[in-house]
Amino acid sequence: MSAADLAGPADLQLALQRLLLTTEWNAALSRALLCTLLAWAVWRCWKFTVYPMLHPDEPKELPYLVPVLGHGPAFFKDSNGLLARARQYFSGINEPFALTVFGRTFYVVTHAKHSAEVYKHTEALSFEECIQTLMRFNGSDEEAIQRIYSPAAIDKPGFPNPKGLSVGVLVQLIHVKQLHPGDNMLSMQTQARDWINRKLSLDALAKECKLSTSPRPGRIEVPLYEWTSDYFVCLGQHLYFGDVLDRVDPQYPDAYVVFDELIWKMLYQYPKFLCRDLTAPRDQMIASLERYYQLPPDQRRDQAAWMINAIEDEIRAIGVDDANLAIVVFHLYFAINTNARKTSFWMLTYLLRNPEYMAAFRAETAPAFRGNDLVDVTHIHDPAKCPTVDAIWHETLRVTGWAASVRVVTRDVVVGGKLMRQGNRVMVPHRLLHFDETIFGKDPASWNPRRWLDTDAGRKLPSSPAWRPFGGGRTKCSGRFLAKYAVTAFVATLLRRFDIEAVGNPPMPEPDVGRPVLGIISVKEGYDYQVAITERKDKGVDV
Ligand code: HEM
Repeated sequence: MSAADLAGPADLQLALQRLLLTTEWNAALSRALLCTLLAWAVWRCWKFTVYPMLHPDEPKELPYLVPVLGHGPAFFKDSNGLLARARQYFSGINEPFALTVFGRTFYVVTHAKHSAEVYKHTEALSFEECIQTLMRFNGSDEEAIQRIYSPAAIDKPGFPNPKGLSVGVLVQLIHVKQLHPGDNMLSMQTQARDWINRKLSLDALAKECKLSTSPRPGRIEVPLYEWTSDYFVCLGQHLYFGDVLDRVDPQYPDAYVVFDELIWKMLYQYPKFLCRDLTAPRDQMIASLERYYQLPPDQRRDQAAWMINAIEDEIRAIGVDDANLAIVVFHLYFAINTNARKTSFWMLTYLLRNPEYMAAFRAETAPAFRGNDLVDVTHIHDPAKCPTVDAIWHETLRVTGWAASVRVVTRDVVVGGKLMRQGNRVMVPHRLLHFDETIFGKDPASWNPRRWLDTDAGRKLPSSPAWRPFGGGRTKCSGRFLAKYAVTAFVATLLRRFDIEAVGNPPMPEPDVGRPVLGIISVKEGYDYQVAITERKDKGVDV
């Protein structure tokens, strides 16, 4: 008998055993798969068929396949794309719907009428809860948050508080007193005007702007997005802190721009170890603000805006320390700075591609100047005197406003006829409202200021509930007047003094649609472009 003959039955036995084992495995695997499939089918049937039938009063949910993920991946990739698809899916029903993102439920409100209801329910739909979430993310301690958001005494000294509101809510009212039309706002406008007059010259650009190059005398080139970012952050910082914060930390505006481009990680609440690139500049800025508040008052307060001092007084009076005060004020820093820098970029980008509007902008704003200096702070702001500028402002915000108002549901509430459950979030995506053809007319994706000018309906659009670049209700952006003034005054002065053109033939910059923002969309990396700025040759219309 050969060795092969001897091995034969043993091999056969082994092979049989393996086959058996494999068959058992396969059977077990098939059973597991079948059970999973069955469980999945039951879950899906319950979630998207039975539950909605039992609870017709709740918003219908956009179906998804994987329970833990929900629409998470699609939301992260392009939230506005997902929302547009969802609206299309529910197009027949004209009511709020629900989306699940990594286990968290958002109720999405896409109709202007229902969005007005969201802004009215200030108690049940809380903005303050959202701010507190940001404060925690940025390092505020619980005790400080409790102090800031507990009702304060009616008869306390300082900012009047007849309704016994919390200091957190008083901060919103202090903003309004500083930033709504009135003496405080006028003094800020004048300060902004003087700063722009001083800082917008070829000399100042060559000396102070590290981004500028000068290929020949009388011509400066800058990357537009980086430049408007740097310029507006420095302006915002100057309006709030004078030159003092700059002396404490000369790198503050640079750190801010790095932080601001990554702000989506904060909005998505990234775990710390995944967002060191965001937390490093943030920690630097908060530490610098703390050092600012440790300076003796006589070395900083007379240069600061009224509001910055008033907020400091309120926060200190309730026993909050410098570190937590710095975090509160850090949030005010990004409120003033995150959007104006981007709006000026997009506005100039559209004007460069639409020379007829650039000419109209120059002509309408000319009476605000004496020589090359901006003197009149009211003219540019006035829609009756500058209707095209006004329409350009509205249209630029309409197409680039990419934010959503988000509120936490603090108790069950009905919006748009649907019950919204405590603990979930409500979202009003501004972009979907702004791209509603039935309100803003044909071809909503194109930049066309005439839609605000040509018809009666168009001229009424600024008061439409579908027009929401600044959110709405009690927390509607208090900086909207200053934002319009600063952006249009900057563009007007630039156009008054200089010719500006794109270098080469850059493509239309693409918006960075995948990343959420607090207002205006960012530019996709790699789409910034150079512009050349030269002394103006043709002063025909305005001398
Ligand atoms: C084009 C520029 C701007 C846009 C598009 C914009 C947009 C917004 C949006 C969408 C909100 C949230 C409102 C809500 O959800 O109800 C907001 C809030 C706010 N914005 Fe603006 N903003 C701009 C400029 C500014 C400026 C220049 C300042 C300050 C000078 C500012 C200060 C604030 C403040 C303080 C809040 C919070 C309101 C509160 O707590 O009551 N914003 N802004």
